[in-house]
Amino acid sequence: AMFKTDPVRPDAYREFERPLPEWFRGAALGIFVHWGPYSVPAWAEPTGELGAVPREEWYAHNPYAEWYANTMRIEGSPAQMHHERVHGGAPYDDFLDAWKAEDFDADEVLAVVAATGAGYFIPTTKHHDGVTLWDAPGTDGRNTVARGPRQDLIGAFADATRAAGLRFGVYYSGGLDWHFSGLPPIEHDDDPAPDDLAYAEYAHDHVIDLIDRYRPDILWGDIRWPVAGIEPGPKSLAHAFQTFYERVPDGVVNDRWGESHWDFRTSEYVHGTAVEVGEAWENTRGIGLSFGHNRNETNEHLLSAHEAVRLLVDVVSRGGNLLLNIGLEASGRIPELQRQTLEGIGVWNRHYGHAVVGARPEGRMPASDEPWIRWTRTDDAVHAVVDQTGPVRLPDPDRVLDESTARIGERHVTAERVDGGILVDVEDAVTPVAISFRTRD
Ligand SMILES: CC(=O)NC[C@H]1N[C@@H](C)[C@@H](O)[C@@H](O)[C@@H]1O
Repeated sequence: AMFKTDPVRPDAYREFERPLPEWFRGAALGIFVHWGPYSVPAWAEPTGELGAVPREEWYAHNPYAEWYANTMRIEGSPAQMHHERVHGGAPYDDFLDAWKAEDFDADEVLAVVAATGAGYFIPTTKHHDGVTLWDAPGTDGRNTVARGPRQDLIGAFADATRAAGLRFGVYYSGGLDWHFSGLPPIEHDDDPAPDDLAYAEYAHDHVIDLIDRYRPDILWGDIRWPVAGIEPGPKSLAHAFQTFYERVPDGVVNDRWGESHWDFRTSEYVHGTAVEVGEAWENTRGIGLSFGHNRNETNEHLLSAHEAVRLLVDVVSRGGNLLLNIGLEASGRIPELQRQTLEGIGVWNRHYGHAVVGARPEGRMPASDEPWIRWTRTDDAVHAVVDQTGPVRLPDPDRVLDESTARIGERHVTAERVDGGILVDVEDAVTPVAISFRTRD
């Protein structure tokens, strides 16, 4: 199947196994950016969330606006009709030349990203359309240095990320490259993807170039790695991983590199049960239904700040990180609706980030949903995050050693054990509220 299976780890890749670095495990939140020629049309049907749309509808009505080059080629699709009507059926690469990034300022983007409290930032370097956001080897000018923005966007992002004090990762679409492969549009999950050696070596050289030039802390592969590249050889995936870990000893790679190796698992929109176990996993999604900017998305399609915070707390309470995506506009601006959600997350993290950054599961079953409660543990406290104010009764009092230490932020609050629970009077303008109980001084 084209999409990632549950990759097994061949012996040849066991040498790369290592403990997960604390900088990644404790980060809680990462910010993704999808940005490319597809950001010019910025058009998709807001069909629904991945996992909620029947597979047989998904490809012709793809809500992922970054899939425009595929969706527009599907006979009779609304995207194809839109492309004919609005863009006169022009070649997709016209969007690369129309993409000016005229308002792009990497430091401005990273200021918004850093203000969310995120620990890492990952831009797309090559998505499925094969256009690279740096002057990648073998692209013959089909990149953002030679055309369109006429800028090394990855270099700009890398510098701004480091200046903002965050870790830097690179997204690379290993499993799909519609330009290189020249295959017909994908309409089913198991349609073919490029697996030949020529493509595997081409992609290997891209990953090596990214490592050599930008020293990323995260290699975030997508779909999978071309099968011919899994085998031993001078330009094998194993050689790329070897190079990566030599240059970046505390670097991490995700689990979308085929049957090879991973440091952390990933789920996408859907909370995959096989993936979201232990503490080496990440859930990713757009703020809306799409990763690339989709001009058709309105408030109803986007996570509010409150919903995004509940997702963050839920994911951290179960051991994972949340990788939340921004779909930049072709100009380089953050869409206003997405910016509002990001700013709201930052407000919450400034109040209660101590309950999620560096936190791990509290060690018991996930808490209740009615009322909504999530527990986390940091090295000096357990935290009950509740989404209500006024008198709150926390069930499972045995999670708390000493209720007299209850705090909301810096403020001590009274908490008393009553009929099998702990009653806390919760007052705060910012919800959800983290009630912290010290476990040691
Ligand atoms: C599960 C999987 O392989 N998803 C591929 C999916 N990943 C997203 C982060 C976006 O880059 C999509 O465009 C991409 O198809």
